[in-house]
Amino acid sequence: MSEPILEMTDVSKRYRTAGFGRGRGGFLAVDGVSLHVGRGEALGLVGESGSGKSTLARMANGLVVPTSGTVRTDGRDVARLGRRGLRRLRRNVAMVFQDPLASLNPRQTVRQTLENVFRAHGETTSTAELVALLESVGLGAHYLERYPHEASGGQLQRVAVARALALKPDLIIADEPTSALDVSVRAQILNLLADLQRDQGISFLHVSHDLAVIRLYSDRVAVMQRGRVVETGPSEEIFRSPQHPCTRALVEATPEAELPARPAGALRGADRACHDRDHDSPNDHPVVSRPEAGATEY
Ligand SMILES: Nc1ncnc2c1ncn2[C@@H]1O[C@H](COP(=O)(O)OP(=O)(O)OP(=O)(O)O)[C@@H](O)[C@H]1O
Repeated sequence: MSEPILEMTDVSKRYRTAGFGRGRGGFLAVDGVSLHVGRGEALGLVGESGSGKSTLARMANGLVVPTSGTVRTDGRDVARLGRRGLRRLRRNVAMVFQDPLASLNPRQTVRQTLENVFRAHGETTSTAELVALLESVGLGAHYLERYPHEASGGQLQRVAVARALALKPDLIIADEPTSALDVSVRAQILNLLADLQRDQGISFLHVSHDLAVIRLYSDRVAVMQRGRVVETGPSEEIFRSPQHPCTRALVEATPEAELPARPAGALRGADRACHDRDHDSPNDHPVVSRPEAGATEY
């Protein structure tokens, strides 16, 4: 198996901010997490609100600096990157955020938004290239001259995906990319991301609190609870036989239509298993890790 596009080893993040439930040492938002994303793979990161998903995702592309541990993208240690290395990291690892309206400059047309991405990396682009970029996310050429307020949420998220694709990244980190959108357009955006993975071989780290979404659009799943990854494995297997109480609680919370049959009452009492508590308290259930069939464990 080739080197993973993203490899995180024993990564922790302690925020120094004081506040409710936060000791003098700050708050341990991510606690010794190791995971990897293989080339062309979609890894789903799922967990309750506050479990540390976004912090982990932001450490993956250098937006948040880990307190300890190692993050490697494309085989390179992010902590050791100089300015040029960081620029290359930004090219190779793109992000799509939750709220497209908040992530796009309201004073810039779509053309300006996309041109700025190329300019920031010392490149020029043509209208034909921009049109091709928009077409790759299912938008017509006329969107180039539109401002964010002239487009719907779904169209804006397509623009945000086009912006992420502009520099041909190897990995896209999508942090709750559909949770700010109408239910009717969520599947369209998720299908777009799945098409990009299939057709362009782009790897994905897909962050969501919704296991139904993760199940449909990820090859593998990592479940987070209180800053730790408590279970990993292939999506279908995680769904079919969740082992950790937190995973069971998430499966239980997923709409019935999405669930395979399972023994009645088997999951009773698991509903609170995932709820956020003080991250510094020890987890009382062993981590569940299933090796992928025929794959090397990193
Ligand atoms: N910049 C920060 N300073 C201090 N604490 C932070 C900061 N960012 C996040 N946190 C805290 O770290 C914990 C994990 O936050 P994070 O956003 O990573 O979780 P999450 O699983 O993505 O949650 P959500 O789904 O609600 O976004 C939370 O308790 C949050 O309040």
